[in-house]
Amino acid sequence: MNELKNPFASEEITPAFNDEWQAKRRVAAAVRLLTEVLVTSSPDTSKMHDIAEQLETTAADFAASPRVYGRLDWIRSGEHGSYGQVSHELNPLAGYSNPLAPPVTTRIEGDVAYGHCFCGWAYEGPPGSVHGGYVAAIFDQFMGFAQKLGKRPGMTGYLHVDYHQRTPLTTDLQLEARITSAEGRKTFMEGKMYAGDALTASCNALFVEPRQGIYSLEAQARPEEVFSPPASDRG
Ligand SMILES: CCCCCCCCCCCCCC(=O)SCCNC(=O)CCNC(=O)[C@H](O)C(C)(C)COP(=O)(O)OP(=O)(O)OC[C@H]1O[C@@H](n2cnc3c(N)ncnc32)[C@H](O)[C@@H]1OP(=O)(O)O
Repeated sequence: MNELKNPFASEEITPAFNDEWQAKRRVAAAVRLLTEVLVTSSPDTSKMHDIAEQLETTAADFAASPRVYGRLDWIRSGEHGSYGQVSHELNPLAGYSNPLAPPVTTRIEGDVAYGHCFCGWAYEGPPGSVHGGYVAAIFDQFMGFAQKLGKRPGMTGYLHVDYHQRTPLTTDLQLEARITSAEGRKTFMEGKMYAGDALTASCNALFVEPRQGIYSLEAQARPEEVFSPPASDRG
């Protein structure tokens, strides 16, 4: 898959496509830091109201700039990079410019995909542990990218997660995935998550290539273009 066409989100950290994304990565890092501080600090109440006011002003200022909704709109102008490059920035698990993303990074070596991820206190489920829903989300992202190991990338059909022991917060989590078999449009994979030597979770996943191939999702994501009647037929 050529890099510009690659629809998946992330190799190891690569430079931002341009200065705009570089600046957005910096904003995202500041918002991640803010989130971590928010869930781990206890300033007095009036200070928190002051902080909220400052942040509301900042958000309103940001929102006054041109808005772009969705990756397909980001790529339409041709100025913000390809689908893969925009995903690399905005993916909710792996995007460096999306503060929701821990982020999960991935690399391919031979027939194995490796990745890692670090979850701070905002991801706490059971005490001191990563919330199980985030463990599953991290796997979905990582396994989705690891499909690069195969020939027919698709959508997650199922993702079965086994939680062997708690997944610790503030720890470098190592990920590993392999294809176990492939049949027509179906790719079966297994994945593992480690904290040091401890296997905290593992998963089995099925990815199914859409009948018209993965790029057919682009047309499905633009219902207004597929279903809108021509202007002359309206009203
Ligand atoms: C600009 C370019 C855009 C590029 C976009 C890049 C996006 C990157 C995406 C990255 C993703 C990142 C990760 C994400 O976040 S992906 C997001 C989460 N996943 C989804 O939203 C997927 C929603 N589901 C679907 O779209 C469809 O159901 C799919 C496509 C999965 C299958 O619908 P399709 O109509 O094709 O299915 P079929 O009925 O012809 O079945 C075909 C075969 O598959 C077998 N089967 C199916 N389901 C299951 C199941 N649950 N258990 C066991 N088996 C199952 C079925 O038995 C049959 O087998 P066989 O009888 O042939 O042996």
